[in-house]
Amino acid sequence: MVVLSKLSDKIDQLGVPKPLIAHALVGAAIMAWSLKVAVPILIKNSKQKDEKVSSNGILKTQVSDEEESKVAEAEKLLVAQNLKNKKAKEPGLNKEFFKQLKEMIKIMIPRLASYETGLLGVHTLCLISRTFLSIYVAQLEGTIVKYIVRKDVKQFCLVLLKWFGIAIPATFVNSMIRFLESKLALAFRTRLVRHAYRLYFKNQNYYRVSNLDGRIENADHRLTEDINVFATSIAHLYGSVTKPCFDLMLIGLSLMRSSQKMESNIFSGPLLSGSVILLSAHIMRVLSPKFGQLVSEEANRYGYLRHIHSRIITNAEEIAFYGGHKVELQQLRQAYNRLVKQMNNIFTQKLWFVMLEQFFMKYVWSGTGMVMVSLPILTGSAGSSSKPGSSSSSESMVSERTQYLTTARNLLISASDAIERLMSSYKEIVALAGYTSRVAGMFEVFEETAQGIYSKTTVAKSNETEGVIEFQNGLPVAKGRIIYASPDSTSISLRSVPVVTPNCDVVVPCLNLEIEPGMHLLITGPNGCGKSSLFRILSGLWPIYAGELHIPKPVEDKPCMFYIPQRPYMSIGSLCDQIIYPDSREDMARKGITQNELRSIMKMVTLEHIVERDGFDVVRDWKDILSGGEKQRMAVARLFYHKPKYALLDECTSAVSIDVESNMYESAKAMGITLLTITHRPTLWKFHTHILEFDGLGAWTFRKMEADEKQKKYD
Ligand SMILES: Nc1ncnc2c1ncn2[C@@H]1O[C@H](COP(=O)(O)OP(=O)(O)OP(=O)(O)O)[C@@H](O)[C@H]1O
Repeated sequence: MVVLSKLSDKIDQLGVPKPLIAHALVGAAIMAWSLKVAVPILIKNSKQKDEKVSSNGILKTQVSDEEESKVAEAEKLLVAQNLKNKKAKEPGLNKEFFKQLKEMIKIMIPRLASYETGLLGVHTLCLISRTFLSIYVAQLEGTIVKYIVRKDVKQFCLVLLKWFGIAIPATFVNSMIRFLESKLALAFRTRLVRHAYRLYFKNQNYYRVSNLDGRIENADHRLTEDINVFATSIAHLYGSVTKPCFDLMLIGLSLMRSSQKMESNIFSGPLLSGSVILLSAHIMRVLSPKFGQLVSEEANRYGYLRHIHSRIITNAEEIAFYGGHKVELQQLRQAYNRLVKQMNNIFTQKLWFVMLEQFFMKYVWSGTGMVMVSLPILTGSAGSSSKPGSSSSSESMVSERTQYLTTARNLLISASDAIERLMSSYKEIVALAGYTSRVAGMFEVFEETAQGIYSKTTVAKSNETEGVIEFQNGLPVAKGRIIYASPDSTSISLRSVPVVTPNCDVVVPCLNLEIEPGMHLLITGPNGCGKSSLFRILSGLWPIYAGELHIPKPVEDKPCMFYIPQRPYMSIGSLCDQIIYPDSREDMARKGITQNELRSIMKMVTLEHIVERDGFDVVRDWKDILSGGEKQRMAVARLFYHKPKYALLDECTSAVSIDVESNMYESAKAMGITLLTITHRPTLWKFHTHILEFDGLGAWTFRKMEADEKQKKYD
């Protein structure tokens, strides 16, 4: 301010008239706006010209466009918004938003008598008290000015003391409002997170969402960032909508009372300001950019960037071995550049919208406020009937008017502040629509995938799927059934079950199998013929589109099937936690398994040296500490711990030396575990009694293995 006033003095000294400067400023603003409109058009035109003139230029533009579209395509694949049969819903202030918000509120406030309602109640109380305090402070300031005009020192000091006194509760209430807002946001977030986690782990949804459905690109981002932003924004919005509403209501009443005191028409002011505000709000609403869509798109791009980062972290070793940093860096850069582009787009749109907003709020409304405040004095009859010449009464009238003006001015400042906050809340609501759509959309997808309803972009009806999969409304229907037989029945049977991938590619049109305990089955065939897919179907991960799958009902503490992949998963925890996974220590204690038994299991898989080295209870990053072969042996140790009826072994010993592998197979058979093995190693043939051979074209044979055949393969 000091600098500005000095500058103003300097201008006065130079003799430049101030109106001229004001005109120059307005001219500069208009020029800036014209540039904003004209420059993009000029750039576009010049780009088109460049493309025509320079062949080099054409190449560059095409290449960057291609790269851009490649990233956009990857993003789209990830986001998979443009589903074939489901029109993507654009987030915005529409019926869908209110429906979704209602659902979310039901999750955040499940009961009328809940912790969240209590918080909301106290928060509302604080907001109302803050409004009353603001009005009281405005009135006190009016009274202070009145006593200054009257030169009444005693009263002035008394009111000033009151003014200081009110500062203590006022500042406490302010701080309390912020505190309660944060508590509310956290409470909402906790409810949403609990609900989301419950859904995410329902019916193997964490697998289904990313493998069988294409609507949610990166669930981790939605489960963490989006829920957090949504909860924070809705808690903030509650305060930033209700407080200005209370402010406006109570300030309006207070202003009407003051006008009444001045004996003027109490309706003209509110009517005038109401119409100006409504009209300007309508203009701003019409001209407002679609912030909901913009924010949602920004979140998508941000999510994609995070997805690439997490891919690099997960596959760091492979990328380092390949020396693939150039490709990864380029992908990261492209993803970041697309995010920046979207953010810049939002900033630019905001620049012009904020300018328009400020014009209405700072100038049009202030002008209306001035008219509104002056109306009761200019048109009111208070004081006009006082006798001429009576100096004491005219002095008192002047001080009354000054008090009215000061109070009204303060109240108007608060009111305009309230309207400004309401207006900016509109933008927040539109942005909230974007977050609501992402969080509610995630819940919707979770609910559907848990029921086996999937949507993938690549799903299509074709000649190949004809007669194998049934389609309804363009979506495949999983008509097959999983039948859990009584625990006494120990066989697994597949009756006319097709092996179909989540993309609806039919790998094997019809498979019939009857596996009894002790029937050790070897599964072979070329790459991609559906061997692992069969395991996915047996484990219930992939939907069954036809036929029936009969499996024994799982009995508590003894799983029917136990799957071991080529790259076993190492959980967070100690060595003991790795062996007993997915059991917990409590489960282990309940089953009565001791550390000595774990030690002998480790001996069976020749990993006793790890027990000697690290003990059972030290928490380590086992994924990095153990070698490939050690991890596979650890997975077999898990199998020995759980002792299931059937073991689904998917090349799970490919990195284990042949002698250790043979010992492990012998031990498994001795434990009474029936083996279903996918392998390319001939050394394993001798441990099996039956063979299932896929030809890679959809056909298969299932037969008993001849004794000489086992030997022949071994040779
Ligand atoms: N999640 C998935 N989504 C779509 N298609 C898949 C998915 N997983 C596998 N497929 C496809 O299903 C087919 C069978 O795959 P599967 O993993 O069963 O092969 P496999 O016989 O085990 O091969 P390999 O010997 O190489 O392990 C392949 O064409 C593969 O591309």
